Amino acid sequence: MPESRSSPEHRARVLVFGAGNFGSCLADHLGDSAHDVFMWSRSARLVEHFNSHHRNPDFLKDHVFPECVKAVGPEFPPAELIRSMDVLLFAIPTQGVRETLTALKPTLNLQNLPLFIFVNKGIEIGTHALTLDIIADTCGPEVAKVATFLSGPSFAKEIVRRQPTSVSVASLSPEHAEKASSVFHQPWFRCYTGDDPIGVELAGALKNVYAIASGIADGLSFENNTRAMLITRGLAEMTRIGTAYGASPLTFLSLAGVGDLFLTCSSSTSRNYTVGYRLGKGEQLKDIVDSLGSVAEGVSTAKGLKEVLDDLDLSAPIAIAVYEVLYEDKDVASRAKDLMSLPAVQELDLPCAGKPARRLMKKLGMPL
Ligand SMILES: NC(=O)C1=CN([C@@H]2O[C@H](COP(=O)(O)OP(=O)(O)OC[C@H]3O[C@@H](n4cnc5c(N)ncnc54)[C@H](O)[C@@H]3O)[C@@H](O)[C@H]2O)C=CC1
Ligand SMILES: O=C(CO)COP(=O)(O)O
Repeated sequence: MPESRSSPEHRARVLVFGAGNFGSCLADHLGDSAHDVFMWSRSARLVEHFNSHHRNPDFLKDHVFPECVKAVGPEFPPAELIRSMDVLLFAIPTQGVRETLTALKPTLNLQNLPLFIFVNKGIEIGTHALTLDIIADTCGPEVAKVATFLSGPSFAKEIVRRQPTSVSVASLSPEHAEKASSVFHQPWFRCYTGDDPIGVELAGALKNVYAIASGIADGLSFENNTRAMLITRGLAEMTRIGTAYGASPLTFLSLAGVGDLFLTCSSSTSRNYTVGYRLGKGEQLKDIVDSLGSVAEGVSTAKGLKEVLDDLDLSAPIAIAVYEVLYEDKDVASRAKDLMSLPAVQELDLPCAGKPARRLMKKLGMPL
């Protein structure tokens, strides 16, 4: 079992945006690591209940949170509170990030920025933007260049039980990745730093689509060979797409890559896997999503990803099959059969960094 906590060198003031499963679990982890934690929720009921009972009435319901974690809201946090923070941690689904950062922008002092840490795993529908894109659009390239992405195999309900867990922490600024890592690092929670935020955030977003595929296969009663095939060929697709974005192919071998892909393709704790499993068993997508009670980012990411793939000359047949099952009402069993009937191809190939890489570098004001 993990040792007892180590006190951080610096007691940080942290504001967590989002009080769902992951926001609450990280608020708990940081509170237990002796930081001062504020967690913003849009629900007045949640804020009131949390501050009175130290429990979240909607997520991780059985868990008792440390008293140093306070809920704030439902209004957007006031500028004075935001300006008093060392760390802003964003744990809201990707489709809400633009709205949140747009509201945040007027409160920022660019001369004295806090650490910005993002844990969402998705692609924006419509714009098919990555979070790094959204940050550059809303808060400017100064913030995007120091933003840090924390991602990896980390189910919220296992973190609150202090199961030994490791994640990737990446930023274009190595200094900010180090600082973010030191805020989170504990004997039960190891952080590995890196300088490929595009790869880390894409890996986290894309693996959700393949977790849906793996769930579908299990729902159709396929066995272990099939899951291993989907994980491996899914990883090949993820690496190919990532490389087009200018990510390092090695990042897909990291905790954020194969680590999280393996976790969520092989566990019913994953919401994305569960969506796939229930589709494989014949349920309708709407009924599944309505009854999940929590976000499965792969559902929207499959749509954003289809828009990306339409734009690129890249082959990602598993991702396309998932999209067709989700959005074109294609029959799951026949799409699985079609995938197995594709022509045989060379196993490993990587395209060069392409159009998305050049567009993102330009937006960040970085050399192409
Ligand atoms: N649950 C987990 O184990 C992990 C989740 N993540 C990622 O973290 C992100 C959040 O996931 P969860 O907390 O699990 O989802 P959740 O569905 O449990 O909670 C999402 C929270 O965000 C709030 N929210 C939604 N849209 C919002 C908006 N526009 N503005 C403000 N708040 C908004 C919701 O009210 C809810 O409180 C997702 O991208 C997910 O992929 C990453 C690692 C692990
Ligand atoms: O990303 C996760 C764990 O690392 C959580 O996966 P789900 O969103 O599929 O539940």
